[in-house]
Amino acid sequence: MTIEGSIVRELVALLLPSNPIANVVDLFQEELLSRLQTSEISMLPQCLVPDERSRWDPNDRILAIDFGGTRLKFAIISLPQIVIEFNDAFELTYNVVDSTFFNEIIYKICSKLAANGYIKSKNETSEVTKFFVSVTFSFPLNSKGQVVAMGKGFVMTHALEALTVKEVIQSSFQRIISENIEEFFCAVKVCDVINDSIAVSLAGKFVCEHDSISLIVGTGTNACFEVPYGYLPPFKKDPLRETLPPNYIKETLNFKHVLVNSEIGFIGKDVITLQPFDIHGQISYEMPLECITSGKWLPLTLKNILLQYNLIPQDFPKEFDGELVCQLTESSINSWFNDQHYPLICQIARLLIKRAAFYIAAILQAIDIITGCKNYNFIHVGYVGSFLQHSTFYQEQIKYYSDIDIELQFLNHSNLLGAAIATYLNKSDKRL
Ligand SMILES: Nc1ncnc2c1ncn2[C@@H]1O[C@H](COP(=O)(O)OP(=O)(O)OP(=O)(O)O)[C@@H](O)[C@H]1O
Repeated sequence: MTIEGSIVRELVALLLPSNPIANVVDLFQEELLSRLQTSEISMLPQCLVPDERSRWDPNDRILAIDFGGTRLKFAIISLPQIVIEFNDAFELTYNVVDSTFFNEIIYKICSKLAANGYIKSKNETSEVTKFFVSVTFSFPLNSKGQVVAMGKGFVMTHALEALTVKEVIQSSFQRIISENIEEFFCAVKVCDVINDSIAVSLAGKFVCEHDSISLIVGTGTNACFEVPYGYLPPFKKDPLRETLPPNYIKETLNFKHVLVNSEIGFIGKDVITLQPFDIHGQISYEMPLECITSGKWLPLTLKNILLQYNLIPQDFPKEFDGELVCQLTESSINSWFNDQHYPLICQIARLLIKRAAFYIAAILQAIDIITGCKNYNFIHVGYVGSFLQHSTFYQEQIKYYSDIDIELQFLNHSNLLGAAIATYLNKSDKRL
């Protein structure tokens, strides 16, 4: 056997699961249920599953804002058609998160809306333009809606600590509008601040024809799904109950479903066998599923393997990211690697994606069982994340490994759409 052949054989044995997928699905299902009952940091219910489109009033417009990282996106969305009438984005250059940070963002958004005719000046109209504002905020918030940590290059200041994101954004709007009322003749009510996995889930529920599980495979791996309210332990029921209007009586609630942000990255401690090249610090043990499936960690594992077998030099100059892994799985143009090793390197990248796809197929089937196998013969998955979106091989392998049909649907603009949908669903409780 060639050296290449024996490396592949060794890696196949180390990487490809020997357990049949049905066993892994069972184990994942048990772990999901146990975390739902006991974990204080994952599987947290976020909101009731929406079921009433009838409340929607087509005359209302929503301004949706997506705070996801260094690029801020916003859109004017009309419902119930869920149409983006206008959208724009800009880079955030200021990274200290204080009131100036928010004021600058809000000023920029208002200016762009004014330049495009969505906000009128006092000269142009006698009627104040009203907006409901919804926000997707992809940084950790506590149950009160206060920022816990920022990360992604942002520096949080004490000014933020006692306030909720909703209060901070509302007061920025008030300040910017009152300082520029001639120019921005409008009134704004900040309604909902949700996180990105809930946004994806809400977008999935309204954009996809069938009920869906939502999945994120980008930098990280996450999913969101629904369970009956009655399944929740008291310590998860009570905080959610406090966020609901008083007309939700206990008996009605037990028939409702809730969206659970399931943080599936944590799953797999006793199921996934991590190899030394999978270890990127303690986080790998804490989040095994994320470690082997996400665009952040999988490329680093590939790098470790290539270094271990001396297929690249220690000082290899190219950064290992999701894009590179996807190119390797497709064996597209080789601009970085030794020609002789290239086919082997591509094969190793494919093995890593195959392992990732096996476990993603297993977790989706486990979630499908928990949520009641709604579609019987197939699972509909609304997903986001560049790592999965740009890898046809990853998508194909997920389908290949699943025992039942998996339909993957990319949800474009889901952070903006989901935020708008959250506000629409709660709108009967809000006044501008
Ligand atoms: N063209 C591409 N092909 C494959 N992977 C890509 C591509 N572009 C980016 N990625 C990978 O996708 C990941 C980023 O995903 P995404 O663009 O969804 O960002 P994100 O919002 O930061 O992710 P998350 O929602 O998990 O925080 C990175 O790991 C990156 O390496």
